[in-house]
Order: sequence, then structure tokens, then C-alpha cells
Amino acid sequence: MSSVGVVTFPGSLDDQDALRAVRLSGAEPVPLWHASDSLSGVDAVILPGGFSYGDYLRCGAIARFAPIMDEVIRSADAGMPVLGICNGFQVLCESHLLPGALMRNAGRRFVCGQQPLRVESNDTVWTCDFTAGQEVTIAIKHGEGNYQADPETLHRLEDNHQVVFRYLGNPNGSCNDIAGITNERGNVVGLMPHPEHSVEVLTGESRDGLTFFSSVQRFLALTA
Ligand SMILES: NC(=O)CC[C@H](N)C(=O)O
Repeated sequence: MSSVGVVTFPGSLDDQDALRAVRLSGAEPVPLWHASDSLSGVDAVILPGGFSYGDYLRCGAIARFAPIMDEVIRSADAGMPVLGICNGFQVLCESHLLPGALMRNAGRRFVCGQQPLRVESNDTVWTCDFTAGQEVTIAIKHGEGNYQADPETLHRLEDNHQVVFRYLGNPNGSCNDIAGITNERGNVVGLMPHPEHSVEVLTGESRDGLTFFSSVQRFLALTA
């Protein structure tokens, strides 16, 4: 059975839901602590949503310097699957594992709801069980989800097919309707929507989020 670690930072909010989603998908969930310097031998890591360090300075800017991040960055560079959800996406951008930045929502309001998305790429370890062009619905809730990058970076992301999800109805002003991106290798994915909140019909309208967790398991089984 593959194991997926979920890092808890001070102020993380969605770590328990991420652990639960990992368990629902059949993998072993492993809680990881921000102050540790070990990933406890897990096969993949999730940086969850929330308000790490109270969003002080900038969202994700302090979490990026948590002791565990040295090992997350080293393992990501070595090919380990890493998923950053919402605040986790912000941490990945601050860590320069992904390019660009998440700015205050264009409407200056926190947005929350069921968000339609289009899957742009299934060529990542976290999205290989989706089909490209598929439309899915996943929960969103964020104040700083407005993805921005310089024109050269945006061209590179588009040319390399590194845009993984686009909003159908842009809720926050993100460039090119970008909801999620990947690194060139396809092992690091960051997105503002919350797949861990869209895994059960009892708590949402969609189970589309489960596909992230089944995708990484299939990838890990193939490479074991
Ligand atoms: N749900 C979240 O992870 C929120 C992320 C961040 N604190 C924001 O408001 O943008």
C-alpha cells in the first residue's frame, strides 16, 4: 500500500480532510509535522489548505521556511509526487517549486463555492486518471487565489502544457483563467480548488476530487 504524507503547519485548516481523502482512496495517510526534518518514508506529500502562520507577510511566505520544507523541496526535485492545495499551492510558489504568485482576489472578497473547472492536462502524477478536456466541479474557498506570472512565464506554461486546470467562470482574476499548474516534470502540482473537500456526496455535490488521490496511487503502483 502506498503512503501519502500531509504536512500540518501552524494555521493549517484542511490537513485532517486531506488525510481523510487519502484514506478514502485506499492509501495510508501519514500526518507530518512542520517542525520535523523527516518525511517518514512516505511515497508522496500533500501541503494542505488553510492559513499557515496566519497568512502573515504573504500567504505561504513563512511556511516556506518551515524545517520540513527543505526535505519537501529536495524530494520534489528528486521526483516525488507533491500536491499543494490552496494555501499549499501558495507555499509551492513561495518555495519556487512552481512559478508565479497568488495575489489578492480581483474582487477583494473571499470566494467560497462549488467551482466548475476544465482539466487541461492529465499528464501529471496527480491528474493521470482524468481525461484532458473533462469538466469537473471542485470546492473553492480563498482570499488570495489570483494567479499572476510575467508574460514570459505564462507563455512557457502554456507552450509546455503546464496549465493543469482552468476555471470555467473566473472567480478571482487569475491570468488565463488558471486554477492549477504543474512543474515541467509533472510530479509537483498546485491548485487553488480543494479536491479533499470534493470526495463525498454527503459533504459536497461532487466526488471529482477523489481522482487526484486515485491518480497518484496508480502512478505509485506503476513505479513501485
Ligand atoms: N483555503 C485556503 O487554503 C486559503 C488560503 C489562503 N489563506 C487564502 O485565503 O487565500
